[in-house]
Amino acid sequence: MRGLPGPRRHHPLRAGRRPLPSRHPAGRQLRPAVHLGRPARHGDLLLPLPPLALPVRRVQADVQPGIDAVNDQSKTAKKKKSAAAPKPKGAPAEAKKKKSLDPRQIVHADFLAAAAPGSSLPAPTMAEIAFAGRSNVGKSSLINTLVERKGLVRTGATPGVTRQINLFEARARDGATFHLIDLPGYGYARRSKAERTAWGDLIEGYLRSRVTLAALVILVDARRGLEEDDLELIQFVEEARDVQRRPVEVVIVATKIDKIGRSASRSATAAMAKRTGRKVLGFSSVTAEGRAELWALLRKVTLGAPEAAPEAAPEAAPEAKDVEPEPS
Ligand SMILES: Nc1nc2c(ncn2[C@@H]2O[C@H](COP(=O)(O)OP(=O)(O)OP(=O)(O)O)[C@@H](O)[C@H]2O)c(=O)[nH]1
Ligand SMILES: [Mg+2]
Repeated sequence: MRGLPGPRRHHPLRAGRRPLPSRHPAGRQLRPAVHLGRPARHGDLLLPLPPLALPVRRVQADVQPGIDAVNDQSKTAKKKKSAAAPKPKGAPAEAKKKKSLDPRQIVHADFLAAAAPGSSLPAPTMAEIAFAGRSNVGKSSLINTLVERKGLVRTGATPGVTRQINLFEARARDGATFHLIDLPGYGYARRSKAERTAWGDLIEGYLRSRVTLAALVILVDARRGLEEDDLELIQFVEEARDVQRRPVEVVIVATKIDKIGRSASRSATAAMAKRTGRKVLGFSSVTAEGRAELWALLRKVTLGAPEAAPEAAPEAAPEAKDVEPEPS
């Protein structure tokens, strides 16, 4: 390989030594007269040194990376190294381990059955928790968050996604098993009157007579607050339930609290609690805030046993896949 052209500058560490002769880019040695130790004679190459600054910089830039390039390279190498290096084991691993040992962790969740108007659900076999509320309030998303499965229940940005009564099963690590019932939403004006009547009858029939219904969670958008439909539903469950049936625990949940500030969410839940005389829980399917508290309450009302104090295991937040419109 041809030697690199360029000036060999007189280095302070080589003081006293004769500087090495420079090479012309073309390969011919330059022997400036000052290094010959005698007066210049005919034939000596006395050409002035070519302006090396520009070519040298160019050549050096081609072959030797400049300091910035070196720094960039070492940064990239460090990045690659840190990406390849195993993540430090510490708090997250501990939290994961703790969570995997949590007896309340959902180890199994599946779709079981559906009932549209004119059909019915399978015969009841165990305690059921139903979720009701206006269309688009976040019922299906809440079920996904509760069971920590992103796509178990279909959700959508437009109202009217759930069009039948869907029955899901969820089993916790400690063996406690629940049936979760996703109900179609109400208050969706774009349905025909006949459709609304049919769905109303279906939901009312379910709420009135399902023997195993233990709890009804009524979801209310924290930004909208309680509306006439919600209050009617609460009244319906309190009054219309057959006296021979198991009493239903009504739980009110204010949804989408991630969309409003903490203090706005607190005053929204307080206003709902005052109006209904019931405890109201805040919930977000985006951040999973309120999940542990809601599960604890639902387990308590369905299993009848007091819930152990929840461990501080971090919640996995499922992504809200759909872009949701502002409430109309
Ligand atoms: N920011 C935010 N968006 C949410 C939350 N919960 C649900 N959404 C969004 O709200 C929209 C409606 O959610 P769904 O769970 O399908 O609502 P639904 O009550 O089941 O609706 P219907 O089946 O039509 O009655 C979707 O775009 C969700 O991503 C939440 O807690 N926070
Ligand atoms: Mg739904």
